[in-house]
Amino acid sequence: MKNIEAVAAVIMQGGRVFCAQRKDEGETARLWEFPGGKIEAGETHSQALEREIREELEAGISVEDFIMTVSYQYVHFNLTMHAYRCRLTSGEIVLREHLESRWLAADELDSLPWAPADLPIVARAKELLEREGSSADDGIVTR
Ligand SMILES: Nc1nc2c([nH]c(=O)n2[C@H]2C[C@H](O)[C@@H](COP(=O)(O)OP(=O)(O)OP(=O)(O)O)O2)c(=O)[nH]1
Repeated sequence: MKNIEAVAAVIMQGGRVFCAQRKDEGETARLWEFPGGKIEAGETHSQALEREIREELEAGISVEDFIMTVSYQYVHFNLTMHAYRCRLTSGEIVLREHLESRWLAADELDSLPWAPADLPIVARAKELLEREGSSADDGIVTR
């Protein structure tokens, strides 16, 4: 069985989290995810995240806190995925690989058909958003 090690960016801003819909391919076709992808040889998790977000969204991010590592067995591969809380630092998001995207608040996250591996991360993202309150002003120029 193929093992895939990936990273995922939980990008939060203004009490919302960035959610993206995968292309119509494979086992995760059209399901929603946090953008990211496979770690390449020699990359740190942060480097992989920054590269993937640049490639997929044409945006710069800062990688902040580690959220969790999830493992999930799909039919054709085993996924190990490391999720990090991130912040946008530059760029307007341009979808280069995803079908659609949404910035959702905590109470909206359950409305999407998520890739099954993501469900524990979604639950944690919800807690983080709820804890901070939806009025949080954490615009991209702060810090
Ligand atoms: N990026 C990302 N991948 C996820 C998530 N949840 C989930 O099950 N996956 C799966 C789908 C992919 O098969 C795998 C690795 O992600 P990927 O985006 O590099 O996958 P891919 O096969 O499209 O990559 P590529 O080699 O075609 O560029 O992880 C998620 O939240 N983010």
